[in-house]
Amino acid sequence: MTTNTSTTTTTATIEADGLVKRYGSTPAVDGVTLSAGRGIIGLLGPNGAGKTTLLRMVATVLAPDAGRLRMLGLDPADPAQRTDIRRQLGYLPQSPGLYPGFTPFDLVDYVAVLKEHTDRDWRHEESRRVLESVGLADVMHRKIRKLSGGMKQRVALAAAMVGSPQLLVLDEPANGLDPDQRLRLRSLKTESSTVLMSTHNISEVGALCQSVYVMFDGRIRFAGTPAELAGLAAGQVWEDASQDPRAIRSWITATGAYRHLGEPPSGAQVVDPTLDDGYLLLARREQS
Ligand SMILES: Nc1ncnc2c1ncn2[C@@H]1O[C@H](COP(=O)(O)OP(=O)(O)OP(=O)(O)O)[C@@H](O)[C@H]1O
Repeated sequence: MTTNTSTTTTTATIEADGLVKRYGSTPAVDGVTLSAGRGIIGLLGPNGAGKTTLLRMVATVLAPDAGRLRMLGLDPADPAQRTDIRRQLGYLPQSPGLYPGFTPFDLVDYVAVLKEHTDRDWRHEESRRVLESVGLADVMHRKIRKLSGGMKQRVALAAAMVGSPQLLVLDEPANGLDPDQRLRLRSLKTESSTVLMSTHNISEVGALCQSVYVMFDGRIRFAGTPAELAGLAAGQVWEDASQDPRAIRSWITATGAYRHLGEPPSGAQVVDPTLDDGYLLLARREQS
């Protein structure tokens, strides 16, 4: 299945063709083909769909078992080109391991050193900039072990962003963030031309992303804009005061009405679909 996001450049930042990664005999990523250009790209999918495995390959942490992968026009299978990719890439892993005895400032500065930024003054200024941008100005010289979970997540995010890499790969960046910080994440300014981020928060995709991929069972099953994902459920969402057994999915909303997905019965009050509706309909189709 060939999928292309609606992106704005002709040169793709990430190109994958028939990408496969197996753990034992089980494929975690099972023939992913995609071409992603500039912008913020969301990656959705249920637990175990293969999102983290795909992101780890794009971040050059994991080598594919089969298929072709290129980032920024470079081949990660070639050691010299892989180093070049890493110089231009920032990665926030799903469970970032942070040195607890470091301060956020020390850690971000250390990551900048690893990325070969040799000018100490520039590095320090840049470390302060990214830490301030994630709201950690006040605690940047406190030991990481003394920070809350959400603060640690933001330290890892700042480390990924240091040096404004061209390609930013974020695995559930809003994980553990409070509502205020989630909102802050939405307005975070990044110089990176391509951001690929996995999330379970569909509204984040609507707020942040220009394009979205949805994975099920190691495969990309949808590629398009958030509006196109919502549009999958056009004409297939209705609301009623009581639960309709003809719906393929239904749930009670905050107003007390039931929202239904499926073929609406005649006379049903059809409503505009949301991103959640589009995703849930897709998930339902994949399950059946
Ligand atoms: N190191 C590993 N060893 C064996 N199996 C693994 C390993 N990592 C992942 N898997 C398996 O690969 C599949 C895909 O996992 P992955 O973590 O990529 O999914 P995910 O979409 O990121 O899930 P989640 O939303 O729960 O983070 C799952 O079946 C998982 O159990």
